[in-house]
Order: sequence, then C-alpha cells, then structure tokens
Amino acid sequence: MDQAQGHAEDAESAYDVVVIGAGPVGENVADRARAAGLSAAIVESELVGGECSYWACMPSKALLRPVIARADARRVPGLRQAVQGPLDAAAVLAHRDYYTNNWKDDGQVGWLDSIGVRVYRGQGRIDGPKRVTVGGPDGERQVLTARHAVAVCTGSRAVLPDLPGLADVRPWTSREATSAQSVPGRLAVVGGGVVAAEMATAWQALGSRVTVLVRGEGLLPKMEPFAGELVAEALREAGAEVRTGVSVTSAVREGGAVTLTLDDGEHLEADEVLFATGRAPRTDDLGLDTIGIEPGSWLTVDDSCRVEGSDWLYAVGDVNHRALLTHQGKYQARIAGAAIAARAAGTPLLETDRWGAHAATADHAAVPQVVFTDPEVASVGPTAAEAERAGRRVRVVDYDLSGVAGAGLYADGYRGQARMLVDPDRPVVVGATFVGPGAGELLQAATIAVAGEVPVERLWHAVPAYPTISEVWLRFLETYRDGDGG
Ligand SMILES: Cc1cc2nc3c(=O)[nH]c(=O)nc-3n(C[C@H](O)[C@H](O)[C@H](O)COP(=O)(O)OP(=O)(O)OC[C@H]3O[C@@H](n4cnc5c(N)ncnc54)[C@H](O)[C@@H]3O)c2cc1C
Ligand SMILES: NC(=O)c1ccc[n+]([C@@H]2O[C@H](COP(=O)([O-])OP(=O)(O)OC[C@H]3O[C@@H](n4cnc5c(N)ncnc54)[C@H](O)[C@@H]3O)[C@@H](O)[C@H]2O)c1
Repeated sequence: MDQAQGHAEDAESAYDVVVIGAGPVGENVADRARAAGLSAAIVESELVGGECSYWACMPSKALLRPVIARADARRVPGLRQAVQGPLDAAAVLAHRDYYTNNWKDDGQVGWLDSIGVRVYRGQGRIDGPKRVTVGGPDGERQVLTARHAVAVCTGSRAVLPDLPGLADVRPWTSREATSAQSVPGRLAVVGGGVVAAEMATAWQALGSRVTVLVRGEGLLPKMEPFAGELVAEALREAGAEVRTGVSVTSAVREGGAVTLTLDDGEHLEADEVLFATGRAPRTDDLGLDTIGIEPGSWLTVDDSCRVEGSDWLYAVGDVNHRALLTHQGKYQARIAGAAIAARAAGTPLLETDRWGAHAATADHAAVPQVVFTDPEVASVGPTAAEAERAGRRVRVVDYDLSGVAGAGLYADGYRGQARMLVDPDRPVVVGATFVGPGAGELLQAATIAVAGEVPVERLWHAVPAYPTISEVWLRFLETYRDGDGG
C-alpha cells in the first residue's frame, strides 16, 4: 500500500505498522500486516528471533531431545542395552548451538528482508501516540511514525527474587540455563514451574547433580497434580533431588561455589544456581509513560490484542500476559495482524465474536502446552481445579495411560496418566491432560476437540488407530459412558 519514506539514516520514516520487538510474535505481526498489503517496520534491540530462538524454546528443546530419546530407547526391550552409556554432553551442547545458529540472527533478518519488512536495530520506545523512537548502538536516534498501528511485542524476561547480594552470586536465569557451554558439577534449581522442570531434566541427564528447591507442594503447580508427581518421581529416579515446601533465604558465592541458605535452616552448596522463578514484562524502558501507561506493567488487551482504551496500540505475545507460549503468541499475532489490516481498510464491523477471525478466543478456551520432561506432559484447556475455581461444571474422566495397547508397545513398563474434562451440559470436551512418554504428540487431537467443541457423541466416530497411544480416546469415551450408567 504505502512505500517506506527515506532510508535508515533519515530522521523520520513512516510505515503503516510499526512493531517493537522481533521475537516470534513480532515477526508474525509484521508478516501478517505485510501480507495484507500494509508497510511494516520492526525494531529489535537484541537478536531478531527473540527469546524463543536463542534462550528459550529452541535451545531448551535441543538440549532435551537427546535426553528424552535416550529415556524412550531405554524402555524398549532389545534396544535398551545399546543406550546404557552417558550422553555425549559436548555433542548435545554443539547440537544446541546449531539450533540457535550460534546466537546469530542473519537467517531471520534475511527472511524479514525477503518479505519486505524493514528491520531497525536498537531500543524502541513509544514517544506519544503512533510515534516510536529507535535508539541505535552509537547514540543515534530515529523516529518511526505509524499510520495505523504500533504493536508492542517485547516479550518477557526472567525475574529474580529479592535476595540480598544475589547479583554477586551470578545466578543462572533461563538464559544461562539454555546457553551454558559446560556442565556444572552441582546445579541447584529454584522454582517448580516449567523452566525448572525442563532444565532440571536436561542438566541432570547431561551430568550435573541437580537439586530442585520447590517453594510449593510440588512441580508444575499450574497443571493437573499427577503431572508434577510423575515428573518429580522420574527426576528422583534419574538421580536428582526434588525438595518441596522449601524457600531460599540467602545466597553467597565463595571460592567458586554457591551456598544457599534455606528457610528450614539447612545449607545447600552448588556450583551454579538457576532461578526459574517466573517472568516480568519487558515494558519498563518502552516510553509507556508518554501515553499514560505505567512502565513495567503487563499490557491488558481485548481479544483483538488491542490495548484497552487505545485505537492504535496493540500488545501481542508474552507482553500481554494471556499465555506465555510461542505458539499462542503467534496465534495472537495472526489475529492482531488481521484486525489491524481490517481496521486500516475501514472495515465497518470486525469479526470479534467468540471464535471470530479477529478474536483470540483460544486464549480463553484452548491453550495447548507441552512440557518436554521425561515423562512429557501435555495439556489443553483448564485443569479440574481451575474449572472448579471458575464455577464451571465439569465431569472428570481419568484413565491410566499404561492401560492402552499402544503404550505397552511404546515402552516397557509404560507409566502415564490421562484426564479428560467434559462439560456435561453440552456435552463437549473442554480440557485434557496426558502425562507419559510420547504424550506431546497426543495433544493436537485434544486441542481440535476443544477448539472445535466436538460433541462427545461424534467423537465415537473418530476412531483411533490400533495400536497407538491415541486409543486412550476410546477408553475416555467408554469411561465417560460407563459413568453415565451405560
Ligand atoms: C527456557 C524457556 C523455554 C521455553 N520453551 C517454550 C516452548 O518449548 N514452547 C513454547 O511455546 N514456549 C516456550 N517458552 C516461552 C516462549 O519463549 C515465549 O512465550 C516466547 O518467546 C514469546 O515470544 P514473544 O515474541 O512475545 O517474546 P520474545 O521471544 O521475548 O521476543 C521479544 C523480543 O523483543 C525484543 N525487545 C524487547 N524490548 C524491546 C525494545 N524496547 N525495543 C526493541 N526490541 C525489544 C527482545 O530483544 C526480543 O527479541 C519458553 C520460555 C523459556 C524461558
Ligand atoms: N515447554 C513449554 O511450553 C515451556 C517451557 C518453558 C517455559 N515456558 C513458559 O515460560 C513461562 C515462564 O516459565 P517459568 O517456569 O519461569 O515460570 P512459572 O511462572 O511457570 O513458574 C515459576 C515458579 O517459580 C515459583 N517461584 C516464584 N518465586 C519464587 C521464589 N522466590 N522462590 C521459589 N520459587 C518461586 C512460582 O511459585 C512458580 O511455580 C511460563 O509461562 C511457561 O509456560 C513454556
């Protein structure tokens, strides 16, 4: 539609859409805007590709893939003996480096170039309505104006607890845990969420002696309780220590080692300590004060990802705190891109109803997540406890995943558990959780059932192939029917 005016060194350039933050989400907003015929610029202060490509999804999954593959192979009779040795840690780290492109972003910059999205390097800051300044590395400043929309896609960063002297300890956050170049002898992991569970799994298998310090009752507290229980059990069997109900009260580094003091009075020594204690929005140095929004806050948006109270500002991905997951942020990006384009074209009415083209409805109803631990955890929709807290009536259908023929063939002594939640009033599936080897690949069927609001009666006709682990769907339906009295 519009041409970019001028070059990078110009004082001011105008675009239809200006995106701040070139993580997976920002890239997708720019791509969708461009696909709709709008001009788009994107501002990035670090690496194009964002946290996901360099310090989160890609490196963590590259570290975990050999761990899970070895664990799976060790459960297959006839193959077990061939995979008894330790992992080749140097090769695993090199494989991880390959997946991060050695922390270089030329490939992703090339893709943005190829689709006509202009990349600006530097810190993007909002400077009043529809204006963004870019502070370059040498102190130069450029001004970008947006004709239609500014999309904030600046993601999140790890938060550290407020412990005295913690900076001197040089703690790991998710960044170091995914990019370390050597295996620490002893690794303490503080936290019980997804990052803690995945990174404890990876580093224990790579040769560290891992101790996980969980403040609450167990691992993965946002998922069904059996998920955290099975993952903790497997971590312990792998040699890690998992301690619950314990908090760190202080940390010091002396002579190379870190000593943590715990609230039960005990001390724990480690070579490195990872704090996997949650995320904060990257909105503190974003110029939000120039438009009356509190710096450092998560940005609250409507279902088209437009910031409440604004007609030009969008916030997409982690920064809006709806679902801190790459695939869900990219989904939001597709919705936001379509909404920006429709509004730019003057479309009188957007499709913002439930499941409409301009409403990120799945954020409320069908967020899928796979935790790449051993066993894997895969979930979509609310947990039973969340449904109860929300006052929703659900029927809980549990099934021991080891009871299906495909599970036994997949792994000797298969251990796993599955749960389906049904809204009995409609009746449709509203959520599911699978824990067990290979569980991640079971999830998309559940996501389709939830997002599609497929009636349980119709699911009887979606016949799972024999002998796959997906036969758990048949067992779910039988258990549900039997619970109804047949
Ligand atoms: C260890 C770990 C593993 C994870 N694994 C998974 C996984 O397996 N699957 C999954 O779905 N999710 C995973 N996640 C979550 C996932 O990483 C995030 O949900 C995803 O990165 C969010 O994408 P985003 O584009 O919103 O933000 P980010 O990826 O954080 O990108 C934001 C970008 O904005 C840039 N930026 C910030 N402020 C400015 C500014 N003012 N000016 C210019 N640029 C700026 C940043 O440099 C960054 O490049 C993981 C997270 C962690 C920590
Ligand atoms: N495979 C995946 O999909 C994947 C992998 C990693 C991360 N992620 C996403 O990234 C986000 C961040 O993950 P995360 O694990 O860092 O955050 P999280 O919020 O999931 O977990 C943080 C945990 O740390 C605990 N905690 C907070 N402060 C603490 C303290 N001072 N001491 C002890 N414990 C403390 C919290 O109780 C919580 O259980 C999540 O939303 C997650 O979904 C996804």
